[in-house]
Amino acid sequence: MSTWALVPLKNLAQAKARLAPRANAALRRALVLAMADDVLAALTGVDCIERVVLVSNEPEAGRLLHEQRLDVFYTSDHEGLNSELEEATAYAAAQGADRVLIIHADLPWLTAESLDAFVSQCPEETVCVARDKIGTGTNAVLSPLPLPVPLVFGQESLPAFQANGRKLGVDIQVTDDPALAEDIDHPDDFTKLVSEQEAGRSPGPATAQLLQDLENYRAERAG
Ligand SMILES: Nc1nc2c(ncn2[C@@H]2O[C@H](COP(=O)(O)OP(=O)(O)OP(=O)(O)O)[C@@H](O)[C@H]2O)c(=O)[nH]1
Ligand SMILES: O=C(O)[C@H](O)COP(=O)(O)O
Repeated sequence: MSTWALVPLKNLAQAKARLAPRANAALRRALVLAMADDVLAALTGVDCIERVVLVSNEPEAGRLLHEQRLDVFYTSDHEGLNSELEEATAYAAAQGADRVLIIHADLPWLTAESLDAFVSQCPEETVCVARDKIGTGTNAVLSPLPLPVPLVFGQESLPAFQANGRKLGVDIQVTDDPALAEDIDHPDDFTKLVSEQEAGRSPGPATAQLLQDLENYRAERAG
């Protein structure tokens, strides 16, 4: 079975707007890139994933993120997350993929091991989703192609996926794993990320390095 990973990445000028009270535009941009780097590195460490594709209308996506097995599927502005991902999924199917793993780029604690576990516990013909930390969001969808249920990322996406599954007679298996659940959306999430690192629970290397640089910079200014 040929499984492709699709990672949506919002335009950098707009990404992580909800973090604005806690992080300025430069920090938000650096954080988005660092977390994406870590997610891509984890994905490229999973043997059963044949290709990793960033799905983005960010013109600089390809230049900013250089992973060996990384491709970029450029989308146009203002399409929206779900339709960009549906397009990328159709492209993957046309290129021979049998299954896609759609996974968000804001999961700094993601590891190749957690991804391996998520993929291996999912029967090939089943749709498996990873629940977010709040409980009603969806951070990853692993699905055979063509997609048996439409993509409904956004507010309250997990119940929406489940309702569509029931309507269409498609079984949807839900996974709870902190590495897949802990996304960074709100100012408190960022505060927690910083304190977890201080407590020795480091996120992926690119995010950890960014937090270290930030701490050094702040210490220099204070001192
Ligand atoms: N390609 C694409 N990716 C998106 C879009 N919106 C969100 N994403 C990505 O989808 C994932 C989850 O996004 P969110 O948690 O909503 O992140 P965000 O939109 O940057 O956050 P806010 O601006 O604070 O709402 C992340 O990987 C984002 O980069 C979009 O319109 N297009
Ligand atoms: O489907 C989802 O849960 C959203 O695409 C992402 O939700 P978030 O904004 O909570 O990350």
